[in-house]
Amino acid sequence: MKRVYLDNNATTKLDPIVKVKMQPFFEELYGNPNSLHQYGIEVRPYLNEAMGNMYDALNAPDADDILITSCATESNNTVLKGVFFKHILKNPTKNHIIASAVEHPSVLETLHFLEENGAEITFVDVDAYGYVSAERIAAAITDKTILISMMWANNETGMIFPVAEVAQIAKERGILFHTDAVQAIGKVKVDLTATPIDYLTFSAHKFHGPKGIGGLYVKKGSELPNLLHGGEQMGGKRAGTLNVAYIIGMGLAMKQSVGHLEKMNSDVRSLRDRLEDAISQIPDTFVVGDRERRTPNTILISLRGIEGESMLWDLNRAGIAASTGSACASESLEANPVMSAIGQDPELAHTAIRLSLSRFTTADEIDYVIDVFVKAAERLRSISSTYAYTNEVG
Ligand SMILES: Cc1ncc(COP(=O)(O)O)c(CN[C@@H](CS)C(=O)O)c1O
Repeated sequence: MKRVYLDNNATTKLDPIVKVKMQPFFEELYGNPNSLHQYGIEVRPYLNEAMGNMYDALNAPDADDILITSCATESNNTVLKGVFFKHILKNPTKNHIIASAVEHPSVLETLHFLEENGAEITFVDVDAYGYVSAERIAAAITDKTILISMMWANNETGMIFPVAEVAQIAKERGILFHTDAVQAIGKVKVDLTATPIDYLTFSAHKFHGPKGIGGLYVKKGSELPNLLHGGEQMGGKRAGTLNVAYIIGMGLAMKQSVGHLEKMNSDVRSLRDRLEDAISQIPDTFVVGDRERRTPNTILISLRGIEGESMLWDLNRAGIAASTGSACASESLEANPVMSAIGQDPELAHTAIRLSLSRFTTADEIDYVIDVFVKAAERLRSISSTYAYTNEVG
């Protein structure tokens, strides 16, 4: 049985080149970079190289900060709770935060927590394509708005949001702007010199780096209080001994992924389109969002009459890994939240399947998935007690 991994929006495999680069830091180069002796000093040049890789990949000005965190969840919490402590607690007249209604739970749940503690939050709905327009975000601005938080690309649909426009609106209105770029880096061009972003969050395991390491870009002048206090690491802006091997892995992985942007938007996109064209031929299917505004690797498709979990089980038995939506919500048998947010009827919202490719996906794998997916749909509909082909129903 083949094994085909099509859940790259959940996590990706470690780039083999990155694994080789990380190896020595699990062996002889184990010093603490904050130590003053040779064991600590000898790892610093490698850390500087890794940080340089990230500044270059994001075209981030040297004057700005990139803080290392444990994951994007920590980075998102750092931004939202930092704005609350620095601005909202001190000036309740500026206590309003705007976010899209389809942010990742690490944003949504943090905002709900801040709401319980006095912040005013506006969650802006998406349209039927799963897209949130700059106009809708701008319409939510009041004289109390202190922060706009809008992801660069959605993890379930792949829809790419209007970051450049919203960043410009925020700058003109004197409002801080945060974007969760976890699903954007390595898929779309991210340029922190061209776009006036105050805070940008990312996670290495989304672009073929190790799990358990992430980052937070902070524009000079937009500094926030620490989420974690303690030692002098990261200039005292994020305490905790640096995970040297993982930082080096994240730096190289980001350089590699941004270096493969062209391949992601040509070869990988072609494979995604081939898969999408084939499975869209199945009757009564619905793909969320238009391709031109989606990340090149993602498909969110609903098949009327087929529970998402049932389809996943059939795919899994054939060695194919996919998801019904974000991994952090996969245990829940609730309707896919994004499908609900775009106004899909509840019955359809339970049938969503997310397929997300990577630069390591091959044409043979896609041909195999097409064959299995079509046969699974036929099998599951043939045993469905509620489904009849709509074109057969008079
Ligand atoms: C847009 C976005 N923002 C934050 C995160 C969290 O990343 P962590 O490094 O796990 O903390 C994720 C991770 N989304 C995975 C797991 S829930 C998915 O299956 O969609 C994300 O997609």
